[in-house]
Amino acid sequence: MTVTSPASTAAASATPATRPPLNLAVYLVTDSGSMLPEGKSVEDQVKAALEGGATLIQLREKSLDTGAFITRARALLTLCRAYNVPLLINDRIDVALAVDADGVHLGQDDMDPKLARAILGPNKYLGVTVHNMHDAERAADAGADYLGTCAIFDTQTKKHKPGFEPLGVEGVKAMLTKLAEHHKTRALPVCTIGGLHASNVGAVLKDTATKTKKLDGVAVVSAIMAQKDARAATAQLKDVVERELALAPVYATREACQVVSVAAETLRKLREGKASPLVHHITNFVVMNDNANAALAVGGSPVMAHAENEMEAMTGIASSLVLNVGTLSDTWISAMLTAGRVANARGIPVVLDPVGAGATPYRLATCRTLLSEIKFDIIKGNAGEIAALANVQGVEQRGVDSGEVAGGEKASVALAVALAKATGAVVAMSGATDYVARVTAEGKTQVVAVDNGTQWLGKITGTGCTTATLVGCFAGVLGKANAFEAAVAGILTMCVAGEKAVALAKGPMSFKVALFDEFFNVMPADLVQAAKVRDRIQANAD
Ligand SMILES: Nc1ncnc2c1ncn2[C@@H]1O[C@H](COP(=O)(O)OP(=O)(O)OP(=O)(O)O)[C@@H](O)[C@H]1O
Ligand SMILES: Cc1ncsc1CCO
Repeated sequence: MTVTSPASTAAASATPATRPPLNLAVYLVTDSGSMLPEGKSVEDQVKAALEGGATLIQLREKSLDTGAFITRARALLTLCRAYNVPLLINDRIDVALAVDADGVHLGQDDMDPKLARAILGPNKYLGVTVHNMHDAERAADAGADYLGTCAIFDTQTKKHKPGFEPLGVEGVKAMLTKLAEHHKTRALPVCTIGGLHASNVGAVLKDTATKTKKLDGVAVVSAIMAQKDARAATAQLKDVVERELALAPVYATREACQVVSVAAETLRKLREGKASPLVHHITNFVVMNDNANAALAVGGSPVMAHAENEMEAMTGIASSLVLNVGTLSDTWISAMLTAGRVANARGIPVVLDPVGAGATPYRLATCRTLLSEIKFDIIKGNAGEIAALANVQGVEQRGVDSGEVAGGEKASVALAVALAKATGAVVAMSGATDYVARVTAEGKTQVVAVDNGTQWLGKITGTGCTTATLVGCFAGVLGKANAFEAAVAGILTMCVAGEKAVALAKGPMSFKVALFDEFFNVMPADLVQAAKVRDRIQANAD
């Protein structure tokens, strides 16, 4: 834990050349009521909080006369300047402007944030308390710098309107999920408030975190203002908050992550027409047209051919082969076996999508036959499908859809690795996090996790099958030797296109249209910028 020391006490309240950084980690909202310990003033408590490491101060006065409010704001600003911590004023823009504070925080009953921004200008911080997505979008449109959720827990400190229910951990988590899904609010920092103290903030930060968005800090009142030793209370709070925020997933740096660079470079070749792999599919009736359009959109050349009589000729000229067991028939199985043998004989990479492998004995037996007769380079499936092929019990398979792997990341990684070991193929296992696993020629296990994607991808059928198509396109350019990179590239393209498409989605069908447009529009730089790829995943899982 670092305790910041005064940067400079000379000319302490002068406006700094650059405004102090906005950091919501330990955000003190003041209270001048009866909670203050005997003999302590608001100024004493704020000074102690700054010494203890508070990262942001909001002066909140509900009954002070304007003159006294301004006097107090001036005093706090002098303190805050000495620690390079911003001072915000609750509600009263006039007071903020009178003392040249760093900004304001508005509740939903305060001034319209757009008007506030117009008065404040672009260089002051604007924070807004939001109860729902409507408030959040309005705040984002107004140019808010951060959002505070309404109260997470009940508190004595603030009287709420009758009927107000605190959000609870699940409510905050749901709000973070929605904020992450909307392009306007995705990047805005968020804190929560209400009944928070050192013994519950760790759990709150952990339990509200979603895959795509987490809280950036906590706002407290009595946890600091009511404490006899406010400095120690703040330091303790900061310790917990920093520890929890540091536990956020660590993504490989863009430069260091070789697989992401390969994905971007290969996409560039496809985009520039320097590669246009012919991807031969034997795939299901549900996705056939979609898969062809997806391959075309990224720059591949799709062909759907199912007759055994033309396998020799068709697979023979393909750059890659995708076999998908989604809507099987005996004649298609024969064609798959022939196509697979041709591909193996000619060194053409082969991708298996074992759709619904665990759903019926017929599918499972077919997948087993294919695996014994054909050497697959990549197997792409959801967890239920991978578990069925790896002979692992306990992952539900409902038709073509999958349940989750019990046991979290460690169990997911173990599952993907088990199938990679058993088959020698690269295993790409889809889900909220996608895992790609392989065993290298030297016998080492390599796993990466891709944390991109959106739940919308689960709301239209066949995105898993379409991921196999994209993987097939990349494998057609990169060849068998780079099957691992091809699998990551296909997944990343699907997930990043999905993230971009969310902004235009009004429902599943508009999402689908936007997704296919994004297959066409997503650029190498988008993959590099958006990639949330963890490449030390094996170590983390052990
Ligand atoms: N909850 C989620 N959050 C983020 N991304 C997701 C989520 N669920 C699925 N995805 C993404 O959707 C894509 C398809 O994965 P999914 O597991 O839904 O495939 P599937 O079950 O084989 O689909 P289908 O059978 O419809 O073809 C993957 O790229 C995955 O990352
Ligand atoms: C819904 C469905 N049924 C067989 S294949 C398929 C497409 C998604 O896997």
